[in-house]
Amino acid sequence: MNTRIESVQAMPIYDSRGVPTVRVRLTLTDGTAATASIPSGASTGENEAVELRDGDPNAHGGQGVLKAVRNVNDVIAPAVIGLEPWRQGEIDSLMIELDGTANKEKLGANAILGVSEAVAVAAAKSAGLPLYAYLGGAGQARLPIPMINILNGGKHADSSLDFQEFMIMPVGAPSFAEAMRYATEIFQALKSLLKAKGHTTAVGDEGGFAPQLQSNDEACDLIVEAIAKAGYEPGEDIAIALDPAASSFYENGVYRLTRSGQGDKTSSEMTDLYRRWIDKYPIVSIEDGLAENDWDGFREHTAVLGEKIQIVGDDLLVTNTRFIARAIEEKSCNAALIKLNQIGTVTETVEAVHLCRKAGWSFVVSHRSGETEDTFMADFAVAMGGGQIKTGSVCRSERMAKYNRLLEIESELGKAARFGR
Ligand SMILES: C=C(OP(=O)(O)O)C(=O)O
Ligand SMILES: [Mg+2]
Repeated sequence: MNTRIESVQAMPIYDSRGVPTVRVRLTLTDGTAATASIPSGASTGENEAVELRDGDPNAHGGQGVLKAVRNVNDVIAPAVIGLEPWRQGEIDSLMIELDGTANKEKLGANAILGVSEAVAVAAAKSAGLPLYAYLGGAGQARLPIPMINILNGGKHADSSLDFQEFMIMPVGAPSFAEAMRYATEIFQALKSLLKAKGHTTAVGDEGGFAPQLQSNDEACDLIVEAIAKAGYEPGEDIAIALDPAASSFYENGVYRLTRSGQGDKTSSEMTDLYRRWIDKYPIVSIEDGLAENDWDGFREHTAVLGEKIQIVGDDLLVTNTRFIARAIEEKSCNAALIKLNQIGTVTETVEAVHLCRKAGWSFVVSHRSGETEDTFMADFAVAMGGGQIKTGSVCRSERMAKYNRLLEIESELGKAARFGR
């Protein structure tokens, strides 16, 4: 128990879009070494903790992270060196105090989370525990059903799709390994369908295909066709989950479905479109179906759809207990997307998960569109035990790193492995 943090050092690395991001390396006095690499979003919520960049933080791409790296090396490291690594809550509180702002804009959520995760990884290693066991304690471990992204649009691809993510969920699979088999077979079936129909099989930022289709509806039609082509039953074996990321096409109070040519819609008309889709397609979850500031719209949206499907808040909630509490009170959603870098410490992310549980909400642990090979979030998802993860497609290694880590955890747990919601 006398092990202490010995060194903390950050460096710039590159994410899956070739944009600089932060990696932190931390060592303990017992010789343990750990690293954490921080991802980066493109369709970011305006209330997210600040990802500190050297240039304009709103200009995505090409902006350095040297300020965040310096903040780790010059400000955070001297404050945490000498502390015991298992004191996660105290270390996270200390960094929040050092920053002193409501949204971590001084030191940067990328700097703070890098240290927060590296501390947890080191503490787990030093204790001789797998990360998921260290983070989750006794009895919670549960392998998640993956939401696997197979068609990309919005800010993640210049396809014809207004909606950012069309995902499949192997809800009928008996294990995580089987879920991956179902999903990869459907991904290959979709690829051959797209080819046969003369579409490109190029992929977007999260590895889903990015074709030029006639409409957003055609995307759902193609997915249902691919599920059947691979030999699965739509709705039974495989369901559909959507992340329209509607903040990205909301302008002056109107939802503009310009790419697909489906015109302008009010929030009620968007909810009505989803209602018709739910009747037509096996959709079980919609994330950010409306925009982040459309709180009134979300109340109606959840009143109309929330009995039938999971309504997930991402940009609306930004993994922040303040917004989650408001949404619980106003019945704006019935689930939260959980992204560690939206809030910026491991402790605050766990608090967001606890609040969801207390309200009887479900939650989905999520990657970002700009990712690294880091697999922290896979262990985190198992530890939190919510039974759902969203980490992209099955053809890009920064996404596969998470899926492959989950396969490893399932095999390590053997008969003790629990799977799904
Ligand atoms: C993963 C997402 O995208 P990004 O990381 O670009 O916010 C999302 O919107 O859920
Ligand atoms: Mg989202």
